[in-house]
Amino acid sequence: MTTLLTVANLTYKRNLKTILEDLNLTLEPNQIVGLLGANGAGKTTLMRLIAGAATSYHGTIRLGDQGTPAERKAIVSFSEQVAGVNDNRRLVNIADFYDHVYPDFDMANFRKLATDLGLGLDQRFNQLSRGNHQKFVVAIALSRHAKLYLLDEPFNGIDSMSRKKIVSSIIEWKPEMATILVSDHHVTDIANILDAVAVVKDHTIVDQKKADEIRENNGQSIEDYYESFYAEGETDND
Ligand SMILES: Nc1ncnc2c1ncn2[C@@H]1O[C@H](COP(=O)(O)OP(=O)(O)OP(=O)(O)O)[C@@H](O)[C@H]1O
Repeated sequence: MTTLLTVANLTYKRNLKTILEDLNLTLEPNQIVGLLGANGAGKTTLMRLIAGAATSYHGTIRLGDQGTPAERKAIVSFSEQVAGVNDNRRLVNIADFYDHVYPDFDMANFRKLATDLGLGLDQRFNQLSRGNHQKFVVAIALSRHAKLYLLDEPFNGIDSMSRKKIVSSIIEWKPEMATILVSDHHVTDIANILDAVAVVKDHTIVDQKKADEIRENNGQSIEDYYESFYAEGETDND
C-alpha cells in the first residue's frame, strides 16, 4: 500500500488543554476520505496541523517525503478562512492574491470552477450568502494543484442544492492521485462519495476504515457506522 500521509502519535496542547492526544491517521493517494466528529472533537485542529498552519506538536506528520510544516504547507491545499468577514474585495481579486502566493494556484481552473458553482467573479466577498461563501472557499482550495486537499466542513449551514454543487465539484475537480480529506459533523452529505472514513472522538481518531469494508464486513451504512461511536445526545464539544 502506498502512503500519502502518515500521522503518528500526534499530541497537541494549547493553553494547558490537550486538544489532540496520541492520534494516528494514514491516508493513501487518490481517495476521498471523511473526517467525522462532533463539534469540538478536533477536526479543524488536526487539519491545521497537517497543513502546517499550526506547529509545536509532538509526534510525526509526514506527507510523502515532506516532514516540516513549511514543506507541507507548499503541497497541502487547506480551505482555511480565505478572507476576513469585512473584506469587500471582489472574488476575482482575492483569487488573484492566491495566484500570487501559491505557485500551484491555477487561475484558469478557478474561473471555471467558480462559474460551475454559480459564483459571479465580480461579487464582493462580504456580500456573499453563506452558501456562496462556502462555494468560494471550496473553489479557492480546489484551484491549487496539490497532493492533499483539506476541506473543513464545506457543508456547514448551507442548503441542499449548494451541498450537491459542492459534492459535484469535489468529484469533478479532484486531480488524479490527489486525496481529499473532508470534515463534517454528519456524514449524510458525502457518504456516497467516500472511499474511507476516520472518526474523531475524545481527542483522537478512534477508528479509520475503508467505506467498502464498512459496507461489506460490518454490513452497515456509513451513517450507522459513524453514529455507533456517538451514543444519543453525547457530544465532544468544549
Ligand atoms: N487556541 C486554543 N486554546 C484552547 N483550546 C482550543 C484552542 N483552539 C481550539 N481549542 C479547543 O480544541 C477543541 C477542538 O477544536 P476544533 O475546532 O479543532 O474542533 P472541531 O472538531 O473542528 O469542531 P467544530 O466541528 O465545532 O468546528 C475544542 O474543544 C476547542 O475549544
